[in-house]
Amino acid sequence: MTTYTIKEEMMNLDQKTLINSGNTFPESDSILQIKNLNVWAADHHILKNINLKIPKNKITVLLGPSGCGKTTLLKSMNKLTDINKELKVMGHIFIEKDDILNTNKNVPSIRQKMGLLGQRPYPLPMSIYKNVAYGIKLKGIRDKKLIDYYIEKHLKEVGLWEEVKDRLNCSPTSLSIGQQQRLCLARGLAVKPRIILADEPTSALDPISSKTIEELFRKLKKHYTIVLVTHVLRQAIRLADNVVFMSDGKIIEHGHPEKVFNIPQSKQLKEYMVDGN
Ligand SMILES: Nc1ncnc2c1ncn2[C@@H]1O[C@H](COP(=O)(O)OP(=O)(O)OP(=O)(O)O)[C@@H](O)[C@H]1O
Repeated sequence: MTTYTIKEEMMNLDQKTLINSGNTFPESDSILQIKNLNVWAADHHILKNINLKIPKNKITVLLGPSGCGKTTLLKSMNKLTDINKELKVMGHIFIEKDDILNTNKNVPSIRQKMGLLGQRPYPLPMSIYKNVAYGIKLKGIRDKKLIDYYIEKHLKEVGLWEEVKDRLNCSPTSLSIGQQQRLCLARGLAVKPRIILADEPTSALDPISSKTIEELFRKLKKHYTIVLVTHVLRQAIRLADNVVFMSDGKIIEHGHPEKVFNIPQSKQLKEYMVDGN
């Protein structure tokens, strides 16, 4: 695999700048809107008045030093913060006009709009076939032919079909970690989410599997909106259409990568970029 220096990545970004210059994200193109979001754990103020719009069919990268609140922000987007009873969450998160923090709609139907991909793959303890079928059945599909059709479709969507079509009844433990990660993504896509929330999805993968996931994200954004947490600056430069740089629970800078990375305004981002991460 070719490895690039940060300087080379930035030169690629300059090329992107030439192509993208003048682009903005119109208000109507945001799929998720966060207003005045605050999260506390006892007296620790984890997220401090977050206001953010996530543009549709783009890759938004949440970037920042360890402990700045990236994962908490991602978890807030699909109400996973509910699981941590010690967290107090206040504010508004609108998805398709529903304020998910202040709605009577049931949480599973909200979560189905957002597929979650974690740092490590967690396939269910059942066959490769049944892992994807599980997601399809959550949508109420029971017809065997239709299930087979969707299994092939979603495994092709994540580039796994050719690798597993002859061993669909095997356990996912027979797959590499990178393949398991793509299987989990296929299971998530089977639920037909609008948004993919990915929390450092390549951190446990080797460079080639990481590159496969990155290429997949570039293709998937045609049909899905992706929010990606990373603290790998190079990955952010390679993938982001929209960057959100956080520090100490706050959004410090956000916008087009060419603006954010080429002309960093804040001391925090300048230092972060020098550190090279
Ligand atoms: N359930 C919780 N209870 C108490 N503190 C929490 C809880 N969840 C997160 N925190 C704290 O909130 C801060 C932000 O954590 P978070 O995991 O969101 O950061 P992060 O930017 O994703 O970090 P990393 O890059 O290291 O994963 C940290 O100080 C963390 O210890």
